[in-house]
Amino acid sequence: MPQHSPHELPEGDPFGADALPYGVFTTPGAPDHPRIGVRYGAYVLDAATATAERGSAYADLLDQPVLNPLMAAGRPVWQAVRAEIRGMLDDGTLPGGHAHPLDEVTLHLPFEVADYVDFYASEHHATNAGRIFRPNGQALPPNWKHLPIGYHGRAGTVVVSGTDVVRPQGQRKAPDEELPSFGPSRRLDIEAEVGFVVGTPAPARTPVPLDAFRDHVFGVCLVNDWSARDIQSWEYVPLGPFLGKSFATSVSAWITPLEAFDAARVAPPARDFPLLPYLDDSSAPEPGGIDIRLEVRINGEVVSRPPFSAMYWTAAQQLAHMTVNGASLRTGDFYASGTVSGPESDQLGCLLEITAGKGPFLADGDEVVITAWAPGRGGARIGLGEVAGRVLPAGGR
Ligand SMILES: O=C(O)/C=C/C(=O)CC(=O)CC(=O)O
Ligand SMILES: [Ca+2]
Ligand SMILES: [Mg+2]
Repeated sequence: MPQHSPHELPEGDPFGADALPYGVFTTPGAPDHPRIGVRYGAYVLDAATATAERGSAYADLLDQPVLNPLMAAGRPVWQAVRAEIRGMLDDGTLPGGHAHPLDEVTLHLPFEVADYVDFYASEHHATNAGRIFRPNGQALPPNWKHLPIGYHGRAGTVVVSGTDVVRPQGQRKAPDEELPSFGPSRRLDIEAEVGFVVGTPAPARTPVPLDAFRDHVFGVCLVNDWSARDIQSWEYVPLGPFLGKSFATSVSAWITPLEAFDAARVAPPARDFPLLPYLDDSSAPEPGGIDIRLEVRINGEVVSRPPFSAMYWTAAQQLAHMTVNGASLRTGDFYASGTVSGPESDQLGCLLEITAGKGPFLADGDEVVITAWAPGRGGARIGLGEVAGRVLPAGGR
């Protein structure tokens, strides 16, 4: 049981009134009634019942098993709902009985995933991975600094934090083996990433310009893009990642509104080439980077602290690129940044890089937990929660 009441936030708690991430939860008393909650300290505020009791116009949007209807309602509604919830916390008018201790609820996948795209936006990661996968080639491909490279992932296997991940099976062929064999992956890895969840859709042939990013992106989450390196390295030429990554992608249970990161905006790294106009953010009114500090733990031990501020490509550029060909955007579209790695040896976002391609990779039973926070106003922290998962042995159910 948390020690404090919902109104007394402990000093320095990263889930204060400037964070207020959304999730979907159930209580043991009502397991068939998933609904939207907002994290505050070590509590989940029942946004559905609290707003209903106040006769709020948004109560129906919040009494939903997924965030998608709220996400589709658009930015003015996102702002109004956030203001209403902050108001309840600020003036102490949160109706009683609507806060549940976090450890007494079950958290669910918070949104229905439409399409899922994974980018490759860290220059450090792309360089390191390039050297390991393609030792005889160029570390960075020639297009890398001209467009944010990505691939379409598998939306149906996105799972919420806490879901066990069964070791995938597939074709593997090490460079020194003549023929492929079938079996459990021997090089199962993690990728620490930051994800962006689309709220407002866009029709076909209406590319989303850089300055419309805030109108479309509802919020931010943590991602672990589990990767079977042996399956991946054999299958990926020439069409890119496929079964080596599609077995599971874990996301945090909390989606933090984009606006919570206003105090964490930072300039992205200097660009080495002038960018085509649809990607050129050199005169953008606000810096496109976000200072999110990740921490990766395996079995409780910190193995890395990757800095999201070091990413070459921004989330706004990724969205602009994803729609520039005329592709439409749907509520629930979800895109991940790509592995977050920084320049230092303790800032690498996957075991492939941490172990220079040699391993060890994940063992059965290993538990991976990725957490993160960003600077908020006045020295406060904005918590992103965690994305956690345990590796189970390959095989049947
Ligand atoms: O360099 C490669 O061939 C592959 C790299 C990755 O596996 C990374 C990927 O999924 C994109 C990313 O997370 O940055
Ligand atoms: Ca990835
Ligand atoms: Mg994945």
